[in-house]
Amino acid sequence: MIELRAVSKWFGAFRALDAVSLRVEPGRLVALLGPSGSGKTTLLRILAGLEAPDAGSVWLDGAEATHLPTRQRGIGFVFQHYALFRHMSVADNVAFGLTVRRGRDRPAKAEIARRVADLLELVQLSGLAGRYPSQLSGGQRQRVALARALAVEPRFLLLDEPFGALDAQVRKELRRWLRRLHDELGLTGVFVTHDQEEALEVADEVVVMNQGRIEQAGSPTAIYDTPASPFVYGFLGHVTALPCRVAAGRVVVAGVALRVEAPDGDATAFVRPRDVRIAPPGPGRPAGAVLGQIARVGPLVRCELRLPDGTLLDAEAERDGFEPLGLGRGAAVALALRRVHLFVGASGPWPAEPD
Ligand SMILES: Nc1ncnc2c1ncn2[C@@H]1O[C@H](COP(=O)(O)OP(=O)(O)OP(=O)(O)O)[C@@H](O)[C@H]1O
Repeated sequence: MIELRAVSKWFGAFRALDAVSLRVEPGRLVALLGPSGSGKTTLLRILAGLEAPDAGSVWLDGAEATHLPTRQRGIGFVFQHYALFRHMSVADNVAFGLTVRRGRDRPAKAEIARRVADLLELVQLSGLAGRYPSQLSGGQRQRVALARALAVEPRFLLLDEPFGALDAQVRKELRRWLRRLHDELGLTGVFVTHDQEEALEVADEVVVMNQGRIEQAGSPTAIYDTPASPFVYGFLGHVTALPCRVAAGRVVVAGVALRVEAPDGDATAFVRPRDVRIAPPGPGRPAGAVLGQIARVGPLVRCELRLPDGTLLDAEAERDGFEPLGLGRGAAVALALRRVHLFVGASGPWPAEPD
């Protein structure tokens, strides 16, 4: 188990971490998600023992590890720019952590060779043991880096934007592969990302960070379905924030009347494109917006809707459902909202439903 208790870290007058507490249960894979500068890397470096906290403590499997040197923590890590040794073959890179061991800790040559072969098979690079890093693709290099981190049989795996520098397709493949690998090995892991899709897809638990604090921690579905703050909503992306006003349990969002059990006051409604339904106006379905740009992306249609006050609202629909409506740019449309969350000041999220 990995645990941080009220960890703070200052760089001069700047507080990079503010009393962060976090618990990663054995065998779980946790994603630290947040914008640049939110403290993710600092947190990971403190876990790895590369940085010491100014306050608070680090616990590994129930024992305090705050001041334990990195090599005694049972940790393997892969950093985005943690380059491989260029003058060493793939096999030698993977073997590195074992060959530098001293005395009785160092396995016999044959044992090292066997372990390297096993690891290369695990990361699906068996045929490339004799190559040099310059002869590998970016994705292959990251897998070698991972094999190297695993060579010392760590209990914990820390990954800092492991796939950050790779193109979208390779990233997708590698993150699925990482998930499978993690399950096979039963490690406890933490990885840093600023890619919300990566976090939601790969992790058992997502920890959203903002300005050195944890904004929300929970399962990917909990984070996605009930973002705890406007920040989390905004950070997960693809959302329109609309100012509105709650009065006596009622609120009008994008011209649509909703019921909500929130206190009265000025509020912000968060509406995801998938939760906006559009249809041609008709009886009981007054026109509420005008269609702006329409983009067809594979099976989906993304549209921009202009509300009467000039505000833009994004909507997304299946093309199969949208095309038969015969709606084009400039058409007046009726709106319905499926799911909306409100924040009244800092209070929320308040689910709002059609009245
Ligand atoms: N050694 C340092 N000296 C001074 N400031 C630092 C140092 N390391 C980090 N910081 C600052 O602490 C803050 C948090 O940095 P950190 O690298 O943890 O953020 P991050 O969330 O990992 O960001 P990114 O996604 O850009 O890597 C940043 O504002 C950074 O500039």
